[in-house]
Formats: sequence, C-alpha cells, structure tokens
Amino acid sequence: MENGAVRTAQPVIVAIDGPSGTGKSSTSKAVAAQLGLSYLDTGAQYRAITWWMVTNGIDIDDPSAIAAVAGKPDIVSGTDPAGPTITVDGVDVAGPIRTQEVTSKVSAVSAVPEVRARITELQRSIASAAENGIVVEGRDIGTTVLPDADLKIFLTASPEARAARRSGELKGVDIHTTREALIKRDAADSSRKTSPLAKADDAVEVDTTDLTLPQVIECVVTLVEEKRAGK
Ligand SMILES: Nc1ncnc2c1ncn2[C@@H]1O[C@H](COP(=O)(O)OP(=O)(O)OP(=O)(O)O)[C@@H](O)[C@H]1O
Ligand SMILES: Nc1ccn([C@H]2C[C@H](O)[C@@H](COP(=O)(O)O)O2)c(=O)n1
Repeated sequence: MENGAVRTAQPVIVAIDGPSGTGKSSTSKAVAAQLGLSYLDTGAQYRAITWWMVTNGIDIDDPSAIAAVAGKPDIVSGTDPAGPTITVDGVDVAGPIRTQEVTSKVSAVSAVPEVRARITELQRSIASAAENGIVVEGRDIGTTVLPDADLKIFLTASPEARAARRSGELKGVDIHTTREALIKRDAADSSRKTSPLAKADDAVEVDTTDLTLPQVIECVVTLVEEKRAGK
C-alpha cells in the first residue's frame, strides 16, 4: 500500500437465516466474536415487541390492534457478541422474552406487516452503523432485510436434532412436545405473507444435523474469510 497506510479489513455483512434450533444464535455470536464483528439477534427484537404487546394487554389475535401500536415501544439492541442486550422502553427484557408465553405468541405478532416494517427499519439502521461489519441472524435477513449482504447462510437441521438440542435447554419439557412446537412455529413463520422464513437464492445452505457446534462455526468462519479474500 502507498504512504505507509495500514490495510484494514472491509466491513462485512453476514446474514444467517434458518428455522428454530438450527444453531443461528450460537453460531452467529461465535463467528462475530472470532472475526471482531457486531452481532444482531433479530428474533430477540420480535420477542421484545411481543413482550410489550402482552404486557400492555394488546389482543394478540387482532392484527389491527397490534398494527395500531407497533410504533410505540422503543426497542434497543446491544450488538456486542460477548454480551448482547435487549431493552424495551429502557427495561432489560433479556429474560422475559424467553418465556413460553412470548414464544407461543411471537409468530402471530411478527406476521403483522406494520411490526415487520418497524423492526426491519431498525435492523437496517443497526447494520449500517456497524463499523467493522455485522452478523445478523433471523428468518428474512438474506431475502428482505439485507438482500445485498456479502454472505448469506441458511442453516438447517432435522426436527429431531433441533428438538433434542432444545430439550437439553428446557428442563422438564419432553422432546415430543418440543418437536411439535418447533414444527408449528416454523410452519407459521414460513407461511406468513410478509417476508416469510425462506432461503435466499444466493444463500449457502449448511445442514447442521450431524455437525457439532464448533464444526458449524468453523465452516461459517471459513466462508466469511473466503468471501473477504475474494474467492
Ligand atoms: N451443531 C450443533 N450441535 C449441537 N447443539 C447445537 C448445535 N448448534 C446449536 N446447538 C445448541 O442448540 C440449541 C439451540 O441453538 P440456537 O439457540 O443457536 O439456535 P437458533 O437457530 O438460534 O434457535 P432460535 O431460532 O429458536 O432462536 C442451543 O442449546 C445450542 O447450544
Ligand atoms: N428475522 C426474523 C427473526 C425472527 N422472527 C420471528 C419468528 C420467530 O419464531 C420469532 C422468534 O425468533 P427466535 O428468537 O426463535 O430466533 O421471531 C421473524 O419473523 N423474523
């Protein structure tokens, strides 16, 4: 390089999509940490707006009631992969957004177009502010939120593998119930009209069923490095 300028890596935008329990969050966080990138969990944002709707007594079965107040909550995501945060109106909701009640209602809330427009705008502004680049994980990142992402990954895994992983986290919930709940949520997320869960045409599909988490992380890190090297 001329004038002794130091070559720094170009910011890279990585989109990681896929159904529930395929390893998006674990993989995205680790890849971002390893490569010095920011990290955004977009599912947490949809969970946060759902938590706000529930807490404020909004009828989840009424899309027009949800649409009418979609702009009200102030949702803030912290993007450090070592300690991602999420607040609503200044309240830390990292715990409350993981309850069964929120999980069972998030697909209905996230199907409302006004909710998606609001959260998509937020996601784009966070991605464009990430100086070193960002790993953004969700359901519609490669197709809708960041269609120009440098690299798009679509993670998959069998329902059995995903249910076994989730059952390990949810003590006391049997694997059959977990499997059925995952399948039901994926069906709702895939069949909604506005930006459904889908693989972008130019995404690299990685089936994680028989891979360990470190293997998946290594695979994605390699794909990012190849992309950066222009291969
Ligand atoms: N390849 C893997 N092998 C074994 N366990 C895994 C693998 N990938 C992820 N896990 C584990 O599976 C669980 C679910 O992973 P994670 O939360 O990353 O999935 P996700 O796709 O983000 O799910 P969701 O969309 O529901 O948030 C976690 O306990 C994680 O440690
Ligand atoms: N880009 C996204 C991310 C998430 N959602 C919805 C659909 C999911 O069921 C829900 C929770 O996501 P999770 O925390 O399980 O990753 O949020 C979406 O519609 N679009």
